[in-house]
Amino acid sequence: MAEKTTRLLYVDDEAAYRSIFCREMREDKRFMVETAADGPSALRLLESYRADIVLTDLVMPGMDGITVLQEIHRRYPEIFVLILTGVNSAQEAVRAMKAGAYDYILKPFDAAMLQMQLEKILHHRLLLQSNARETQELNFEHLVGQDPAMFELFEGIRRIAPTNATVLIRGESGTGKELIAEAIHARSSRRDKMFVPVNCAALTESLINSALFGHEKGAFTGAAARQIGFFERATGGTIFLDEIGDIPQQTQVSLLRVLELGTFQRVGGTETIQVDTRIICATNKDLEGAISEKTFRQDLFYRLNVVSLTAPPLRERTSDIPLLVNVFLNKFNRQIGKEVASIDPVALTRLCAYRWPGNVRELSNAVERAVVFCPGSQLRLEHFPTELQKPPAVDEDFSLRLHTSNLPEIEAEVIRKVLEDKQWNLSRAAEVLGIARGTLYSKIKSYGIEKNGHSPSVDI
Ligand SMILES: Nc1ncnc2c1ncn2[C@@H]1O[C@H](COP(=O)(O)OP(=O)(O)OP(=O)(O)O)[C@@H](O)[C@H]1O
Repeated sequence: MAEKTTRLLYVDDEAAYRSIFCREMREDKRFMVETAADGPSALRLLESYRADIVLTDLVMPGMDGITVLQEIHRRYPEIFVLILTGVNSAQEAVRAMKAGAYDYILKPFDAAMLQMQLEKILHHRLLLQSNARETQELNFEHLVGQDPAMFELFEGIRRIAPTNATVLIRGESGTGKELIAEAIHARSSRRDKMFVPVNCAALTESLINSALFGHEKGAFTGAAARQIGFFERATGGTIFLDEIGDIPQQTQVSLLRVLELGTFQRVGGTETIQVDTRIICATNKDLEGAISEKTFRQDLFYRLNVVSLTAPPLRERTSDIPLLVNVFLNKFNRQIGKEVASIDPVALTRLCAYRWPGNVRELSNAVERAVVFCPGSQLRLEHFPTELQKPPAVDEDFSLRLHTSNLPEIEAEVIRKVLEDKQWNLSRAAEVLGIARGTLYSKIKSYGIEKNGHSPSVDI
């Protein structure tokens, strides 16, 4: 994936880890590897060896990993810093994330885990290169996100915004489709004109045509005066038709005409009005299914779907959850007049493992509720809605959580799952996990993992 060699710098006071790292990574020709035994020598080395990615241990004598991270970011903001940490320092790891670490890896690490993290960064860097200045920020207009899926989305918005193309935004409810539409408008030459959002599902069949296209005086009972519709209001600007899958057949025909001819008539009118309004629409429905059921016109679909963007569900970009929690925490502190400073790592872990059917909207509501209920300075699990307080089911979308398993609780879950898969055979489980059998045994003990309610003995 990388176009050139990526320079890594590994900082760890333990020589054994430095040599494992070199052994694992030097085989991979995409990387050049240097190591340092402490923070000050890492910083000195960076003066001549400009690393792309620094992986630093968290707990080190003298300068700790967070100070190394902060110092690197101060001097070289473009360097990605990954933190390596033992299982017992989850709280510190969360602090590192807040200080700007890209992510963190639990020690002992294995080659696959390192590879996965580094590939994520390589992908991220490629996208950054396309517009370094803008994408280094963690938000794009009002959209917050740092996951590669979000960077791809930002890139898509950046590309299509200056065109006049009709855009169809797809994605589950609460994934930010309206924010995407706003971002397209804000990045277009229409930005100084109106952005008019319309929730089509909220308009009754009898009202929708007049709401969109306006009506003439006397067009129907109660139409006492001529009224212009949303399309005319958005002249020169953008209309955002949300829940487009819900518009009635009659409106579909009128909309098709706007798209094909650029004209419409007000309800009860005869005058043909020319429109200069960009159309962006969104749906969380299966439009292809609606087409085969003949409730949505295929010709309209083709016209709307000139360019399509997809908003990824939150469960597929869990690395954005800590970032969004922070953004919402600040927002609701301000709105409610509170001073909640942080979130307990156990609660954050649970938030990262939850499936978020209502996506970012649900997360925002959950944080708002937690800020309201929080009496102190730290959000805890009990301040969140009850569905978040239940431990996540082990098998449900296990692979997804495995992908985002950085915190101890998820590590324990991974271990439990592998043990079950291997019928609690410690040697085989340790092999799969890529750790020594003794390490696995001590992790089982420290996490209190039990087989049928009993701690496993060494010879299971
Ligand atoms: N990436 C994001 N960053 C920050 N806030 C977000 C993001 N995505 C969504 N939100 C917030 O979540 C809420 C829901 O977003 P929005 O209304 O854009 O979603 P939607 O996909 O249009 O939902 P629906 O399909 O239900 O209309 C809003 O409060 C929005 O500000």
